[in-house]
Amino acid sequence: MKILLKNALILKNAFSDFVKENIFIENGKIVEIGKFQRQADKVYDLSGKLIMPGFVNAHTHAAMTLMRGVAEDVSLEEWLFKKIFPIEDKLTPEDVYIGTMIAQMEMARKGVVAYVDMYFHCEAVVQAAIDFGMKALITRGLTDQSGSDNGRLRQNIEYFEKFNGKDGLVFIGFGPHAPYSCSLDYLDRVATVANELGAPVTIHLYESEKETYSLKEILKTKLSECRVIFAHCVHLKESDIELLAKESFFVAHSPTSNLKLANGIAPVSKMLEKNIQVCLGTDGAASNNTLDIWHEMRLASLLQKARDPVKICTTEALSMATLTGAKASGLTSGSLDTGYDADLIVLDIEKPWYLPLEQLKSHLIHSANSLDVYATMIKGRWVYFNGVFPTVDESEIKNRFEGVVQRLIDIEN
Ligand SMILES: N[C@@H](CCSC[C@H]1O[C@@H](n2cnc3c(=O)[nH]cnc32)[C@H](O)[C@@H]1O)C(=O)O
Ligand SMILES: [Zn+2]
Repeated sequence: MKILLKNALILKNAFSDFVKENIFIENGKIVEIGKFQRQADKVYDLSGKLIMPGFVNAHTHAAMTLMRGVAEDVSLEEWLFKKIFPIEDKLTPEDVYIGTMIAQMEMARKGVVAYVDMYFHCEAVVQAAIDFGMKALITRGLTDQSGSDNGRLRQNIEYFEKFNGKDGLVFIGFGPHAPYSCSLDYLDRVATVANELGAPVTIHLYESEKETYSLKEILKTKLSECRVIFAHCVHLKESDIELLAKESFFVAHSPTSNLKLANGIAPVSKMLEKNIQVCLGTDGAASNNTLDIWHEMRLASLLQKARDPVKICTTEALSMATLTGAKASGLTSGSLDTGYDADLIVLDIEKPWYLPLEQLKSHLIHSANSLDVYATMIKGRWVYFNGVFPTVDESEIKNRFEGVVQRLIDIEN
């Protein structure tokens, strides 16, 4: 399949200038960007639009759309242990599938092309990603809090063996939940396996003030030898920040969730000063409550600007949402270039809030609206196009989703 996208402005990556060129895509990959004439099976005239790399949501629990809005105005502990875990105990693989599907529809609608997930019933998450056509690094949440991990690590390994690399969309990593829910021995075991398999790891770290373990001790485990995405990192000491400055380490910053659960503001400016690779995540829809990287990008920037107008600048914010997320997840390039997968979004910039066009890059952070996303393409396939989700039956999924939610409410009563 040969696709020609023409007459749009193009932003190849966070650091580049806007150019008015064409993009030629063949078999899911970008073949050429430039001023050329070529024959294609499908030609799209995208005048008045901007094409840019799609976003990576580097930390989420996709199926938690099922619990959007169910636990408001509470602290992290009450939210997680009292409200969320009891509901999660009742979730079937089918529920996780449908919750993940709704999450992917929201993410695609708002310009996300790839996400990093930590959840359970991962076979259902895999199936949802494949059916929808979205890239995902899927990890099984792991804990040995009850004294045993009840086969969770074994399951995670099975997911890896069965699904890693599937359709070039799905990759499997390991998801030790947090240092407070995993013993050091267990963390070491998980990291040893991940390291042997060459799989990335993601873990919640220093989300709330109450988390007082030692990062130094944690990094004495094999975790130090893995590619790791540390979610949150709100309560880092100066000395911890240094420890995270490493080629294979990434921080997934989730400012909305951190504010909403009263956890505070992560020291992102300090992290960036130390060259820590910071990307963005929404966390789950039960603590955000949207899966909107535009929103995280703007909030991340504004929260640091409260103290220092220089941070987080436009280019930094954009690269956190694209290039760094891509590097962290290993899923996509975060950049539009020859030879890369066509993972891109089309933004309708014919709105008053994109004027003056001369300053368009800053509007992408501080003035854009996620619903201005006109289309989202993953590996050369439209997963959202002008109001339609071409890969799925939208109303069937919505109906099934509401059915699951109703069943959960009925069990409750
Ligand atoms: N509880 C599961 C494994 C954990 S999956 C990942 C978990 O992370 C939880 N989670 C979501 N957001 C957060 C957060 O912000 N902090 C800590 N945990 C979270 C989510 O509810 C989910 O239970 C089991 O029994 O096998
Ligand atoms: Zn989380």
